[in-house]
Amino acid sequence: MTRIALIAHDRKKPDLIEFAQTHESQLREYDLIATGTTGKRLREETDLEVERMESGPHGGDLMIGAEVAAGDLDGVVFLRDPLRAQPHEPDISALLRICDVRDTALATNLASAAFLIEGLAE
Ligand SMILES: O=C(CO)COP(=O)(O)O
Repeated sequence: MTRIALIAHDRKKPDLIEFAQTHESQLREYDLIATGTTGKRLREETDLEVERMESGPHGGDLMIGAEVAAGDLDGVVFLRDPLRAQPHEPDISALLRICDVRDTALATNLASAAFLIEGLAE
């Protein structure tokens, strides 16, 4: 089954929740994982089943990166906050890097997120 990670920084979480609600029927076709707080909100605010990793600042990005490295993930939607520095910036960079190393589909804004989930359906 196609497996996708959903991640959003705090100020982008409302956008990700709305995206997930809008695309809920499509996302239901996928195996979903998320960082801790993002996953908690997705569970609370949608009917999607989401596997939760640790929270981003506590290693969640690295856990998702490990899945990418293992070839277990088909795509990553990561709505980063481009206007705020994050304490775990090295972890974020590591995740983005391993997506490029493994040529794994990566969307970091809403416009490309829609392409990603539609593209993986084909
Ligand atoms: O910090 C994050 C990604 O870098 C997201 O983590 P949370 O979903 O736990 O807030």
